[in-house]
Amino acid sequence: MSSSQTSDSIEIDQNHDTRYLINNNDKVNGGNTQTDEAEVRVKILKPFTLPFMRYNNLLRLILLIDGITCVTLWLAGGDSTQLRKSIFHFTITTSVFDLACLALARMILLFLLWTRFEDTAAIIIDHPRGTGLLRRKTIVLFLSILFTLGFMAYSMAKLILLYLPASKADRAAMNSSYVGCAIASLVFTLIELVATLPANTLISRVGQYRKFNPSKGTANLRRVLGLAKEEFWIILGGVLALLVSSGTLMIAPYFFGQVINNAITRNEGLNTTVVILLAIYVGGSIASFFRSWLFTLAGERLVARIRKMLFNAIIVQEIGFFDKNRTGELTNRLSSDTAVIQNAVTVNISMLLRYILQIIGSLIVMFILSPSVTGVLLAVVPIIAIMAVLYGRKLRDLRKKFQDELANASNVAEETIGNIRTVRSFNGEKKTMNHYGEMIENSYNIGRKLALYTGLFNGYMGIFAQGAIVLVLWFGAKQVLEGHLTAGLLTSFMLYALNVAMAFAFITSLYGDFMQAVGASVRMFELMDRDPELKLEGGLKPQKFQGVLEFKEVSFKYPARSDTEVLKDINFKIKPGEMVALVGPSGGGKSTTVNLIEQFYHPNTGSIALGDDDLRNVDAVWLRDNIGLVSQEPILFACSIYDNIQYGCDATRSEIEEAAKQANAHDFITSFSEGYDTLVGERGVRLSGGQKQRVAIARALIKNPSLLLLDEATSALDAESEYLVQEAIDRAMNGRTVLVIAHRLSTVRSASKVLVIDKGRIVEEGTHDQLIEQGGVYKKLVLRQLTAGATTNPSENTA
Ligand SMILES: Nc1ncnc2c1ncn2[C@@H]1O[C@H](COP(=O)(O)OP(=O)(O)OP(=O)(O)O)[C@@H](O)[C@H]1O
Repeated sequence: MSSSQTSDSIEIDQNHDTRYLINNNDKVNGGNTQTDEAEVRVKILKPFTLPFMRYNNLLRLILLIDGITCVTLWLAGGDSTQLRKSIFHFTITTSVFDLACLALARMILLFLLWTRFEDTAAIIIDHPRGTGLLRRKTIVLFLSILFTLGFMAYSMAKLILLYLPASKADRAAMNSSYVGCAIASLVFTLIELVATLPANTLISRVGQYRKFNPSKGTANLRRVLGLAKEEFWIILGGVLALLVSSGTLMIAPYFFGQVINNAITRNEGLNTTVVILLAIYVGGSIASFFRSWLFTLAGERLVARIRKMLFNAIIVQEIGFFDKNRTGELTNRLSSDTAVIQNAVTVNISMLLRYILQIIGSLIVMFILSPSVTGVLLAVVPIIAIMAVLYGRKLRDLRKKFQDELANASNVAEETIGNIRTVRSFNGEKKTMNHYGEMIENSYNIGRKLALYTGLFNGYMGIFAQGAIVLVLWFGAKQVLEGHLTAGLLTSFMLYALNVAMAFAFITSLYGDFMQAVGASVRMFELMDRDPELKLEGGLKPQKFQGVLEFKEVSFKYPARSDTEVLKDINFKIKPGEMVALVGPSGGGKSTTVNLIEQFYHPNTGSIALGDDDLRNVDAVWLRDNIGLVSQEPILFACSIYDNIQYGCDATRSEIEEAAKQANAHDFITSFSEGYDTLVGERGVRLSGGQKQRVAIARALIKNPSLLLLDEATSALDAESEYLVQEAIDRAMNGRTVLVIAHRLSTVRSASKVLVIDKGRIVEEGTHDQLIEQGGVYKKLVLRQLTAGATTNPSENTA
């Protein structure tokens, strides 16, 4: 695991499920018991941030200085010829090339071991009883000490070898920087050994200085890349094409230099060299076509797949989840976050590989052409690299904030445009313009900072990269003057140097993109990994929907408002074929009762039974197949009337028409020129209220439900529509078990039982006549309706 990943996320035991729940935040904010239980079920990867100033980073700094010092001392040991000799005619007593290589190996190896050590120490804090963690920590520490001791022993032996066998004359001839390299190697390994010994105490203190950062989850680059497994072969094809195109980039400058050399020396081979150069460029372009095509293709496939996966993961979440998360935010995850990831996993990877190959290949060729000039160029790399890493982190944080602000703004836009009629009727345009403007202003402010940092970084990179090029040019020109290099070779060298510089610049910008992708994937994986608290499928599927539906001591709080009990100790029964009416003041809990029967939520205490079965144990899909729901303000989908009715279940045209006839909808549908194929517009805006309701009734009836849940319309319809809707409802209720949230006196009168719900409790229960006789809340409701002279809506009158 890389250091950046370490600070992003601390991974738990690899053998276990390491999923991070989106409702982890609930716990931090004092969540409810359901959430806590869910958290116990799933091992949570806690997101923490470690401070920059910590022991492990001090160790890393020592390693960096060690590597740079040893390599520089080796490079400083002579001119190009000597350096080449020290590599290609290596003898252990006269060359320190081995020490330079070992310093680099040490840098990488100890870096990885210490990082692993810190990770394990952090995991132990969260999982003190985690199996094998202590052993892992001890092994890693032991290996660190062992390797450091090995490096130290080698450095000491090397120092002795450099000194002992050499004669006085040899010793005098040997460059003092070689001895310096051996001494530096010994001193640094000693420092590293001393620093490793207290590591157990000092690194293990991560728990004291880490900070909880709820916005960080389990995503890391490895997991993001893992998404592209299915595109492996396409990506492999792309990589092969990439190797070819990068190879041509690598050899082209050499032939470029040869052309110049041939021109200067008036060599006959000029034409042949030019043809070779042309062939290289053409070959490179063809390979580039395949590279670009295959990587883009892989990206498109991947994004299509993850969008489907993500949508599937979102759509099966329980209703409580949608109460807590805004639509705009979720759709943003589907569109923009997945696009960011698509780029990172394919195009960015291709570019990263390309530039890495470009850098490595160019450096190797440069090294062969002139090791000393290459050394001069490399001296600048650490300065650029450190700055690039710092910049990358800043950029990642800023981009994440930027995305969040943008998501907020899209939320406002979506809400406003979706409800434009309400906005218009309240003259809310100015208000929403200002509101949206403010949101965009917030994102702009972060964008401004982004622009400044990008500018500063580019300036900084420009100064150092171009400075390095000038330095190399100066050094190379001197070599040409001294006769160590030809002008053609220097030209090739400079082209390679430009290749390296360009590739470096691109890689640093890619780093920011990767970090942005990791940020986006955190949110995406949170959704993908989330286990719905209420399973969509699974459970009992009784042969028939039969038996008494009974609420037993049911109490309920909405997950989004867990401090308010909406239903309290509700008890009632609905027998098969019975029609029960729910009445009561607005906000009393009538719709909530219906929501619980639909299994949108589970009761917090008590239970709902169907016959002998607890609804919790019944397959929710089977249950909803047997229930028809007509809500107060029915929502239709933006498709044809035919498709809207068929949404209830697959049915033939004649069945659909039959359902429409029963719902009193057939006549108005056939009066449209396009009949059943008439498009209803978003949420059914192109139909009147009464028409929408009748289509919704047909949609419910097509299922031939055993239980009908009806929420009577409170919105006033004209007398004709009212009559048609009511007649449809009365027909739909015939011969079925019905629970109706009643707003009309005639419905209540015909009910076998009336339940009066007020402030979450059933305050009265009985037939209309019995309740009138009791003279309680129900009588007041009815009287108010009568005195108001209304015929439709007792709940509105009592609100
Ligand atoms: N999704 C939700 N999240 C949080 N609280 C909710 C949610 N839905 C409803 N409530 C709250 O639950 C209480 C009961 O609401 P419910 O919709 O059941 O009332 P109702 O009796 O059907 O009212 P009305 O006749 O006005 O439709 C109200 O206080 C309401 O604010």
